[in-house]
Amino acid sequence: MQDIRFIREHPDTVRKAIADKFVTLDLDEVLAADRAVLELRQQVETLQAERNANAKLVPKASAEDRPALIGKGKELGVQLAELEPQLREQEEALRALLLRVPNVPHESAPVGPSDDDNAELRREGQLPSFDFEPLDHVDLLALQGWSDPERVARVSGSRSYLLRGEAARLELAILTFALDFLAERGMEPLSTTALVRPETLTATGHFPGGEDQVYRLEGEELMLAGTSEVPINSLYAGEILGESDLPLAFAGFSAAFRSEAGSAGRDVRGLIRVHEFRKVEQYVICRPEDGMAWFERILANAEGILQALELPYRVVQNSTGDMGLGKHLMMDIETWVPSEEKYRETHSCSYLTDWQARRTGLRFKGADGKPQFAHTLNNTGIASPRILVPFLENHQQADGTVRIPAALQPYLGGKAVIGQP
Ligand SMILES: Nc1ncnc2c1ncn2[C@@H]1O[C@H](COS(=O)(=O)NC(=O)[C@@H](N)CO)[C@@H](O)[C@H]1O
Repeated sequence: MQDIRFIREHPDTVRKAIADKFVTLDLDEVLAADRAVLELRQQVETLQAERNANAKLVPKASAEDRPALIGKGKELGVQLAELEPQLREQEEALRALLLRVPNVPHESAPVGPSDDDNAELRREGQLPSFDFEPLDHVDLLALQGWSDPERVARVSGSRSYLLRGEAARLELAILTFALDFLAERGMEPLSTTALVRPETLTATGHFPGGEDQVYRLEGEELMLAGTSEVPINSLYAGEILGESDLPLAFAGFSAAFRSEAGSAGRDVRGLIRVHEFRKVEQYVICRPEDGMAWFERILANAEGILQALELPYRVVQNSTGDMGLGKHLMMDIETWVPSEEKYRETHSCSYLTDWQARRTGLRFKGADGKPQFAHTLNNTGIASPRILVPFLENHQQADGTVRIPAALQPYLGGKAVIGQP
């Protein structure tokens, strides 16, 4: 959410952000709602001052003057009783509009409506060259008896998954490795819930707009978050932290749930796009001046994990139309999937300046002692089972076994290979 004072002082900058992010929002409507609130608030405050001043006169007034003063106080009270609800209504209308005002994109973001306009920044790692006919991850899992798609579909329907045997251990090994990798780099491990209250999804910016992506529990106000960014972002909601409490940097592990509404027909085969997955999430609350350095750091962390897993990838910068409402700067990491001969998104790194913090009420006391909004960032550490797609396909061997990179071997009992030849 933007600061209303910023919108008043820089309407053209905000108008450009609305246009560049292809957001449907009339900034004039926001500015009109703001003026309506200011006028009403002025009236209410004047009446309140009058009523307070009048109330002070009553005890000192003569017997003959008192009735008139008491009558005036009642009259002022009637006017306030009418205006105060109107003011609250106007303030709610303004807040609903402000929640839809986009963050200003970084000047380096490619301007365009979709991910087709994302810019490739660099590629890392050697693409595999197989001297045998490689399998895709679905066939590899089936070959090794590591999956059971028919049975799990009977239990959970489409976009479900189940890993058996060494593949189940591989998933936990990769998740634990990622958590350790981040903990060794100063991120506090968290094992978090996915059950959240609706306001936490408004706080991150998933709502309004992303309601159809979220599973709700019938008869409960609780919902299932699609990323531990949601519970972690609201952990400190409403608090005023000390400057020395920052940065708060977390490696949050949780299940993640997504309806994938609107993705019908996309990635229906295999592990790329499922309704429930597990993710280790990097989440940072920092001082404004530290934001860009943290963006580089959490991006480098994710690259370090992929390099340790010996997976080839590329880094792209998201376009203004692809980055979404709250992002100031966003880069995706896409990892090579041999069976598709394409890079597929496995990580998404975002810097939201104070846009999320303002919605969440994340503040800290700066050197001047005045509360100010913190800045927030997030990036994927690792998300499974999606990462298993490039992992299994890139590391498959001619005999159908899968090579385990050295960094991961300690997490799999020292094995350098899994699967039966
Ligand atoms: N339906 C899904 N199935 C499997 N993996 C998914 C699914 N949706 C997202 N992911 C994985 O989760 C990663 C992060 O998802 S994201 O929406 O792009 N970004 C976030 O959730 C941010 N909080 C950063 O992690 C994706 O890059 C992908 O690797």
